[in-house]
Amino acid sequence: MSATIIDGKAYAAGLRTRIAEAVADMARQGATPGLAVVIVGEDPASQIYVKNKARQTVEVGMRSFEHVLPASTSEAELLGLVAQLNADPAVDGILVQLPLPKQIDAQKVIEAIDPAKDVDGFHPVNAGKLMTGVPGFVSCTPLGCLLLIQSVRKDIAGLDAVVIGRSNIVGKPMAQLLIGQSCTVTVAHSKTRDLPEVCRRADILVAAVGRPEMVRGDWVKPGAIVIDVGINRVPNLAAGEGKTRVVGDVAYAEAAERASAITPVPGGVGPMTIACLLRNTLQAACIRRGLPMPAVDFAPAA
Ligand SMILES: Nc1nc2c(c(=O)[nH]1)N[C@@H](CN(C=O)c1ccc(C(=O)N[C@@H](CCC(=O)O)C(=O)O)cc1)CN2
Ligand SMILES: [Mg+2]
Repeated sequence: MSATIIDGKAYAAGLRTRIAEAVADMARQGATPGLAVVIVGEDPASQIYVKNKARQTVEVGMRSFEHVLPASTSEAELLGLVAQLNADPAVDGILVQLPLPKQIDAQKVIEAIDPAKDVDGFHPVNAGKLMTGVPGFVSCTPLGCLLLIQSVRKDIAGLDAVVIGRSNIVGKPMAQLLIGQSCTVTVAHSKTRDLPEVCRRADILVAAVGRPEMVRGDWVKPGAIVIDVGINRVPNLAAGEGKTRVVGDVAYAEAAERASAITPVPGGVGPMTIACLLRNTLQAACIRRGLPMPAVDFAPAA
């Protein structure tokens, strides 16, 4: 079987184009959405993600408010900034980049964000809304995964889905989204017995474990849709000493021989995370202004 490669980079670019059109419409009515992004410390990967978020925010026509705080920032200082952003009418969405330095309790910070501005969808109010089927903000990476799945198969009702990983920001919301689409969902994790056999039952397999190429080709049911959330930096021996490359949680070449569709790494789920952040910011801006949310989540599959 030759798998369809699900091009997340192209899908994300299309989503951003539709968001930019919607933002231009809003701007004509004098209502430009604003996103505040907060980074604490100097984690190199986080710095790149935040820079990309700020750049793409401006590219779609939104206002970007970037707050760069030193690694020594106290929890109280960060909570003070969040309170200020909660009260700022120009700010529709607030994102605090994770991970945070050790002295700061990330959960406390997440819970301090106004749920109406929680465009990451991490606040327990939004997690609870997702769980109970009430509209709210959905965590960006799982939302991106669902849009990519629907780009190859729109109606997934009744399919068996296996999500490997049970984190609050990917595994759990991914499972909830798939339940919302009437899939039969299994959440697997480090204590799951006979994981390869569990995976072989999956019509949709989502890998979010953070272990390079853990999911082997023979774990994949023939014809399955495989979504790889992993971003793992491993040595690139062919390129020379000290060089690295990025691989997912799935052994891509092996899995692609059995899957009907598969996301690559890089260029699959990753680009969707930031595009969905902009989508959620548009949603926040529309709700706060009493406007309808434009239909930007185009899913081309039949
Ligand atoms: N507050 C948040 N913190 C973090 C989130 C988040 O959604 N909200 N997610 C991740 C990091 N992240 C965005 O913040 C993110 C990760 C990866 C990508 C991406 O485009 N990846 C590329 C490959 C990148 C590489 O080569 O290293 C890809 O997959 O193509 C975008 C955003 C943790 N923190
Ligand atoms: Mg990717």
